[in-house]
Amino acid sequence: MEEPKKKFPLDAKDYTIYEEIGEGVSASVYRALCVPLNETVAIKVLDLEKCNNDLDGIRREVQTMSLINHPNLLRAYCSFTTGQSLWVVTPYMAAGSCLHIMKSSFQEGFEEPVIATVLREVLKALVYLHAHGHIHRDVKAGNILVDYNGCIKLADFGVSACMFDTGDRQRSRNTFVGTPCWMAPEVMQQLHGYDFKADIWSFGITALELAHGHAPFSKYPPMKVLLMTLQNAPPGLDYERDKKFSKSFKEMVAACLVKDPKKRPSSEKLLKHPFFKNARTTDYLEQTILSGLFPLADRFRMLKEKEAELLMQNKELYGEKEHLSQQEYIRGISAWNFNIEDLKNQAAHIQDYDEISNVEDLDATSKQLNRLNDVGLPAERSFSEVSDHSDSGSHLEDAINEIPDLESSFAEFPMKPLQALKGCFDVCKDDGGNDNPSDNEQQSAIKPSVNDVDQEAESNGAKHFGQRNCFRKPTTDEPRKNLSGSLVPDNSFSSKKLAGDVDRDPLQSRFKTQRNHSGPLQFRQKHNINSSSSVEDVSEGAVVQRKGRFKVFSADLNPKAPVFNACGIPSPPTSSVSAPSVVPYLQTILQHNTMQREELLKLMKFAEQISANGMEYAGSGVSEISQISMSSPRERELQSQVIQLQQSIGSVVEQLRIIKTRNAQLERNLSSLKRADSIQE
Ligand SMILES: Nc1ncnc2c1ncn2[C@@H]1O[C@H](COP(=O)(O)OP(=O)(O)OP(=O)(O)O)[C@@H](O)[C@H]1O
Repeated sequence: MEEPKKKFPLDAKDYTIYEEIGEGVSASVYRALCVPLNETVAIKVLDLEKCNNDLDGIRREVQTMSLINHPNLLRAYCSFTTGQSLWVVTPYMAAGSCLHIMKSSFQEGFEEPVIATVLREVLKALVYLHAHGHIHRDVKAGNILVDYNGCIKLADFGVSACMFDTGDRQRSRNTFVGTPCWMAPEVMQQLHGYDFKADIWSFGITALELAHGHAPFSKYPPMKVLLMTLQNAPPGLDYERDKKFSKSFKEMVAACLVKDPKKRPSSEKLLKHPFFKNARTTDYLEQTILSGLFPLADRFRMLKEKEAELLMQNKELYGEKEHLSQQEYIRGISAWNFNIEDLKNQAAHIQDYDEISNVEDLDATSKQLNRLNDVGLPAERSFSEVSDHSDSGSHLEDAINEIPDLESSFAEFPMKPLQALKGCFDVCKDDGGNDNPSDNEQQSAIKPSVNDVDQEAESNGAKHFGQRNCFRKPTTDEPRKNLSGSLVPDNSFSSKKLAGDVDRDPLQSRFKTQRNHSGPLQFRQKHNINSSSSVEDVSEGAVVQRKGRFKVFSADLNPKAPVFNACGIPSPPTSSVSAPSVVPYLQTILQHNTMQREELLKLMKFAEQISANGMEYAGSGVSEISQISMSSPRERELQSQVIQLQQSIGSVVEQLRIIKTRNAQLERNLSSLKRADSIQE
């Protein structure tokens, strides 16, 4: 059904601005009243000074937005400039975005019929857009808006695409979650361009977001997300973890999340997928996910407070320097434009969760991870703090230098996406860390002034927190000021204020997990290990011997293959050597070599963690440890463990050296045998 065509005034004076209901990278969104039409609207306020685009370019985009005519797309009623801001007037979607609904009440995601219902509406919008030659480019739960009656509209078309290519976005305040999680691999790579199939990928990611309460990889910094999207198998619904979801849902997601865009279905085809037979009418959403929600502005304010609280906690725990990177992390960097320097900085913090390669390691660190996660620190950052010690002994450093660095594969890999991103996204030179003082100025610059009505609303705010069901159809003869508080000054989100604000306590307990960290790191890693094992199983043949994580396959059962000695190191061949017989021998040695390296890394990591305690007493030298008088038996025990570990590391390094020498010798033998063979032939 078409929305009624009314003539909305183009003068700011004709609008009464109420409270803030949303915040994006480049804009703040307010509930407002269009006075002459007596209609509640949403106004998105973009600060043009923050955008390098010319005004005409932005205007053109907004015009496109106003030409959109589909019930599932948020169209612009009108737009105009006032001062340095552009105001885009749109229908007010009383329940806010699906992301906000999940953050407040469905942290673990929605039930399948809800997901099917929401996604079918979104897909209808995409069919319309694609048929008209548009790519949305920013499909995600944060852009799926829900009205008081369950009506769904996809937002952020046009303006987002335009605005996202402009500068200074990273300096603006950001939404709670915003990483390249939704971005299709071909968009990241920018090798052959991309088309509307990029929206299908984002749609698949959004389906997972609605199912779990967060997008896959959402806890990782943007650079890591890029790497994981490009390197890993596509994410999907897991057979074990997602038992509650139907086969058709899993298949639908899998169809969208195919790396090759050509193999993804079109939006039109996808709409015919059996999964969407589960979809209900939108009033089903009103009964299921909307009943009992707090007013949008209250939810928005509470989420902001929670975000500020989280940042504050981390600041207290980790100090100013760490706090800044945490702040960047928690705020995230939005999907379609991110700053290369930001990414590099974040990449510098990523180091070791890929190295945690077996269950024992995970167990050893899980306590520390859990402890840190309790205060909301992202898991991978927590781990790097746990393991980031630089005081290995010199012989160990030598050994490390010889071992192919696991990080190097990571360090090399980003070059391609980074270069690609430089071409595609905004690259800002200024990456000054702190935005706090200027943010306030910027914020006040773009915010419309708060009128008297809002101040009154603020004073009423607390008592209206108790109103649970806010989704009656908005009446047009009164502003909805009494449903929610007013604009909250930026500096009001302090932990101090929270502590003193007794009225909010019961509400805040509902938001305990608003930064959703479900889908724990430990699980994923264990899972990955399993899945990588299964890949090996199919590709390499039957396993006949296990060495920890390592496996010897049936191909190794060659009479001429090496025999393992007591230490698990292959003994040299005793009979005459021929080129073909040496090959499996070499393979086995190489395998062992790898295994030893992994063991060595594990041991070193473990030793570093333990010695971190000891270093408080012993400074940097392990040899000094024994000279320090330890106050408790536990400390003494730990110190002796450290020493033992250092000794075993020393012997492992020695073994490694021997194997390497032997390896080199064998390689030389092999090449001379090959030469001899070819001469004979
Ligand atoms: N018409 C509306 N009615 C209700 N809420 C809205 C409306 N428009 C936007 N919002 C809220 O404001 C938030 C930010 O708006 P929007 O996505 O348009 O800004 P943005 O700068 O483009 O953000 P981002 O870059 O994060 O996508 C939305 O996620 C939503 O919660």
